[in-house]
Order: sequence, then C-alpha cells, then structure tokens
Amino acid sequence: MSGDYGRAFALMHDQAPDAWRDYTRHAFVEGMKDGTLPRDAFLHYLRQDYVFLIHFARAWALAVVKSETHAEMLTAVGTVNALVAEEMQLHIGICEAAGISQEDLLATTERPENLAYTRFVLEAGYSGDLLDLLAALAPCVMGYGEIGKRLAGEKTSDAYADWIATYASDEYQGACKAVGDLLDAALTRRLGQDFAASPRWDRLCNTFRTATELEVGFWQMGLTP
Ligand SMILES: Cc1ncc(CO)c(N)n1
Repeated sequence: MSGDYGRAFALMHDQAPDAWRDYTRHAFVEGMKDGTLPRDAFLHYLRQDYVFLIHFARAWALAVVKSETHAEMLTAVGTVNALVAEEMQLHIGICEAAGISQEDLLATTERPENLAYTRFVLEAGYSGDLLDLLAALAPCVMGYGEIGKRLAGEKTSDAYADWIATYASDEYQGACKAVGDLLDAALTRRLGQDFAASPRWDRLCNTFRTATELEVGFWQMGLTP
C-alpha cells in the first residue's frame, strides 16, 4: 500500500515500522472506520487540525523558500494551495454544519501535542535544507493518504464518510504521489541516486520517525477533548 508514494518514502517508513503502524492504525482511525469514534472527539480533533493546517501550510510555504528548482517550487506551491483551498475548506464546512463557526475555529486554543508537532516540522525546515523539511513533512501527507485509501475500502459506517472521501480522493492521492516524486527527486539531486547510502540518510530517517511519533500523539490528543 505504501509503495505507491515513491522509493524514499517506502525506505523511510520501513525504518520505522512500529511508529508507522501506531500512526496509521491508531484507535482514533479505527473509530472513524467503524463509526464508534465519539462525535465530540472528532469535532475537537477538527478544531485542532484547523490550527495544525495553518502551521502546516506555513511549513509548505517554507518548502517554496528552500526549493532550488522550478519543479520543486511547483510541487511545494501546489501543496500550499491544496491545503489552503481544499483541506481547510473541508474543516470549515464540517465544523459549520456542526455549529462551529470560522470565528470559533480561529479562537481554538492550541494543544501542546499540536504545537510540538508543527513547530518540530518548521524547525526542521528553518535549521536544515529542503531534505530535512521534506523528511518531517512526508509522514503527514502520506500517512493520511494511506489511512484515507484503506478506510475507503474497509469502512463499515458512513459517520465519517466525508473525512474519509477527502483523503481517499484522486486529488489527495495525486498530491501524495507528487510529494513522493518530489522527495525522490530532491534526494537524488542533492545526495545522488544512491541517497540511502549517504551519511545524511540516518538523520533524515530519524526526522521522519519523530514526525510519525508526533502524529501518534496528535491522534491520542484527539481522543481526549
Ligand atoms: C495532524 C495532521 N496530519 C496530517 C494531515 C494531512 O494533511 C492533517 N490534516 N493533520
């Protein structure tokens, strides 16, 4: 399933199999699959995720800054647009239908688990180059792609069908593939074809694993409104 998002992603996630499983098969995810996730927890998660997406879009904007080629800029800028124009719209729509206004969303107090994650990603980008930043961004993008695709096939309830459909959509899956290609090309450009043999590889994998662990923390936070 994970093989669809490029060579580097497959290698990185194979280096962190336990964290990856805890992330993509978290109780929160399984609760969306069978509809047993309490609505309260979901709306609390959505509010936090709205704040998350603001900082996540900033991190992708930093990827534009850290790009070296037009192709890199194109993917990064496309991702910024998808986040701001599509994914944040989903949150606004679902929350509005549940009686949470855009003003309420903006007034959300950021939980520490949320803050830790997005600032970790931004810091990877501020201190490092595009590779450090992409290693921190990849688990967010591809993890939701993998979860959406699996849940679309396995769901036994329509309670969270809108959420699942967003991440299973051709648009989102296409974005995951584009980011996978970007990661492969950026690594090859900077470290060579045999990028996994580079002295930088272990550190990049550590960044990937830490971001994956912070995703687990984010789901866990979602379960405790
Ligand atoms: C916490 C989190 N990770 C990844 C995504 C996917 O963009 C999201 N919306 N929220």
